[in-house]
Amino acid sequence: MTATTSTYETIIGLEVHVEMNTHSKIFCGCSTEFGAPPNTNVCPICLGHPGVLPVLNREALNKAIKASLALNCTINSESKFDRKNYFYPDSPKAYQISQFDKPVGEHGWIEIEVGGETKRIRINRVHLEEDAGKSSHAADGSSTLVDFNRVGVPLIEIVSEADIRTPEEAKAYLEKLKAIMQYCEISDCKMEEGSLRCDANISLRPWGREQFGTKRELKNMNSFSNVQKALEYEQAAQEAILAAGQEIQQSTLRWDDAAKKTLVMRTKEDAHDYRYFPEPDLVQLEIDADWIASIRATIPELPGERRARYIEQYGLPSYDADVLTASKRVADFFEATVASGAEAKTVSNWIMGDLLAYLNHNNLEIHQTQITPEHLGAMIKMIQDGQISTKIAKSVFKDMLETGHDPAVIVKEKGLVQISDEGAIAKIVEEVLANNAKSVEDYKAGKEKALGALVGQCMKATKGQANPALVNKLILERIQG
Ligand SMILES: Nc1ncnc2c1ncn2[C@@H]1O[C@H](COP(=O)(O)OP(=O)(O)OP(=O)(O)O)[C@@H](O)[C@H]1O
Ligand SMILES: [Mg+2]
Ligand SMILES: [Mg+2]
Repeated sequence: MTATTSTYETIIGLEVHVEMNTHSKIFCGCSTEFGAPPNTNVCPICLGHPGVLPVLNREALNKAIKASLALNCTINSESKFDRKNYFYPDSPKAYQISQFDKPVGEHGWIEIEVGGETKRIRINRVHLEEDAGKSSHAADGSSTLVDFNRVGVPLIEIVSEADIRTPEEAKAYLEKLKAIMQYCEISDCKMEEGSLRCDANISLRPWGREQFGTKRELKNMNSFSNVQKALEYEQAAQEAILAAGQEIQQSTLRWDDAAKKTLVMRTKEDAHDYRYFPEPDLVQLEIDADWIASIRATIPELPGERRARYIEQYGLPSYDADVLTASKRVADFFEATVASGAEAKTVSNWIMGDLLAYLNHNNLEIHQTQITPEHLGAMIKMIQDGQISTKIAKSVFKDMLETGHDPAVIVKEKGLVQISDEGAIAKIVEEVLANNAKSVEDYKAGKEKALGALVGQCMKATKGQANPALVNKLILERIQG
């Protein structure tokens, strides 16, 4: 748990930058491909040469509208671009084309689930802007290299209201945001590739006070868990400053992942220092109701709706529904498996248990494995029909993930078929009982646990292939009979 401090209430607002998955950049035709050799996806427009003119990529605008709608925002019928002026080597024009007072979307919200409760977090705005380049600093500090491939990749910035109250809620908010973006095919939201970045603003205030305290902004977190950790660290740090009778300075801090702490980068200049002014090279956008309706029609069932449907339609616990719908691919896989005839909760257990554990451990996504919904459905049926034990199924499952083979083929090739022949099992039971007289006595004397030991011995003797229910039955018949 990440309970807030006792003396102060924690206030958090997140700024999230999402790189959209358009093929070309926002104001020129250069490719947005990730991982190309440095400075190859560039042209005079994104490099800001004199005399060139930007032209808006309609697909980027459409995706920004789609994202805004999915976040329950109102779409501004008039929207415009502004120049945000700052000098930094990663910005060849020395300004960023962004949106200041007329963003694409405003006044939205999303719902998060934390500790079994649903909470609404308001979204202040969603605006379109271009990404900056990427600087790489030499470890010894002697030089910095700049790659402009990322300059002009379309971004949306999603700014939350300061409605988040704990680091745990911040993580839940990010997970929900990522799921919504993935469902809408706006972005893959890979934090490690920088396609989702989060700046976390945090302040403390005495319980009961309405006015917010001075905030500090945290940057450089490379995973959702690290956002949570950085906020937990910062929460404690601010409390210590306040407890010592000192004031919080408005500032920007960097999360140092190796040291697991935040370090002050700079005391923050005011937003007005950017001297925003309207971008003279781009026309004002007019987005009418028909346009908005045509984009709204492309929004699929969103994670929150799907979650509710899973509880209703499949009778799943809300926890299962939450976990399954966090990724659209996983949710689609779940539904396809159920559609193949398997029972929903059993499918959910396999996905939440063995499947997600495997994906997390190998840092893979489901489509990067070989398993198909039909094969999982067939494997579950084999367990129900007594052809394989649950224990054997675990190894079959792993095999299916890695080879994509039919479970029946795996079972046959590896000789894993469950032994359900009474005669064969009876023989093994006789042997085990003869060799474990002590356990038999124990059981007769009332030690129920001894039965488990005897069943275990029989399973061991058959390398897990004996039908456990049958083993149980035969042992009891012999001991009691
Ligand atoms: N006192 C506060 N404590 C915690 N969060 C706050 C506080 N005041 C504002 N916030 C949050 O800080 C964020 C401010 O983001 P916004 O993009 O509006 O401004 P900015 O950080 O000044 O601009 P920039 O995009 O240039 O970094 C919002 O998410 C807002 O909810
Ligand atoms: Mg911002
Ligand atoms: Mg900011």
